[in-house]
Amino acid sequence: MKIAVLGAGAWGTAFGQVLADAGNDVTMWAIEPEIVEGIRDRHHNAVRLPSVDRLPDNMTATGDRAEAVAGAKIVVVAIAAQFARVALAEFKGLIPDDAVVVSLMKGIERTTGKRMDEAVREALDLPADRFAAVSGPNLSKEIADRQPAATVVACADLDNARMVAAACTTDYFKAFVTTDVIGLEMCGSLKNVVALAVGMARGAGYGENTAAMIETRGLAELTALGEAAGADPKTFRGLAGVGDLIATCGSPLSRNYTFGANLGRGMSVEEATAASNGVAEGVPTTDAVVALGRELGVATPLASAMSRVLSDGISCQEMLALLFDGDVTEE
Ligand SMILES: NC(=O)C1=CN([C@@H]2O[C@H](COP(=O)(O)OP(=O)(O)OC[C@H]3O[C@@H](n4cnc5c(N)ncnc54)[C@H](OP(=O)(O)O)[C@@H]3O)[C@@H](O)[C@H]2O)C=CC1
Ligand SMILES: O=C(CO)COP(=O)(O)O
Repeated sequence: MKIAVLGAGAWGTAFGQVLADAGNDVTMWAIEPEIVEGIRDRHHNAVRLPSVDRLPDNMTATGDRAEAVAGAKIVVVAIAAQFARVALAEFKGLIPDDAVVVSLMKGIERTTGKRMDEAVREALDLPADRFAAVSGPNLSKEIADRQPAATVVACADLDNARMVAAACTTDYFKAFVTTDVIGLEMCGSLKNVVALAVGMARGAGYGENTAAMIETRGLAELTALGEAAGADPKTFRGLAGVGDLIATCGSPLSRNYTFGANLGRGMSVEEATAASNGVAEGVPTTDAVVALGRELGVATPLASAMSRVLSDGISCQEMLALLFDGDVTEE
């Protein structure tokens, strides 16, 4: 099967390798000529995934949008969430009418408060049954090293979810399916905010109890928000929910965790941004989560505290103190 991957970042490239390992012909699309030439001519992405010496032979790249998606049965989108809508507008009318569009992105659009399923479908005028989201504990470098991992594919049409899952199944990567697109989107986006906070606590020198408190209260917050948005609570207990939370909040391979850790060590937001190796989606998503909570009538103490960190520069101690504010409540 021919599959196009739009965006040759760390995860786009690693997932492209998974698809190629599963036997598909993969064409990456990237803006930067250096990345296109590297993947096409040397099977190497020195900019975004230097840890892989040689990408598979059935993986190529182009900077030409029409060429990238021509004949594709699956079009994967792996562009930084805040730029996805604008980037995808250029693909409208080029993507084959029978292709399923798969988002790997984990973020909420800051300007509209919309999830990626909404932004992608609006940008491409795509019906629900042709949109799928992939999310789970999937740190790109580990998967690029072909370490065993699993993920979840969500699509309103379960047959299309199964088709996408089969296309990315290898002897080291397994995909489960669900129809809970909203749940998957909410899990992937909101856990990044939690990872920022856990990273910050770790960077400031706090230990296991503090990390466990933030992760558990963060999971409660993202579950409440997800349920209010229409998600199935079961999704939050699975790979895309608690699974991704464990991976992202426990690894320096996570850009969100690392961004938070740098804040906890005393860097400013500007310094942590400059030090970041790739997009930390939790940063623009934090305010969108606070706004979504307000809209849905759900309290978002952790996201609100992290918003104060990002906009007012409060310290880790002050951020954590905000979580202790208020009355005695049931857990
Ligand atoms: N890395 C990971 O472990 C995982 C990441 N994800 C999610 O996948 C998404 C992509 O992540 P990842 O690949 O790691 O991120 P990177 O930061 O490595 O790459 C971001 C990608 O977005 C592209 N991009 C940014 N701005 C634009 C634009 N205006 N137009 C077109 N393309 C643009 C970049 O292109 P360019 O290189 O040309 O700048 C690059 O391909 C994110 O939402 C992330 O949360 C999900 C699971 C795992
Ligand atoms: O989503 C991820 C792992 O599942 C990757 O997290 P980061 O975007 O923080 O690197």
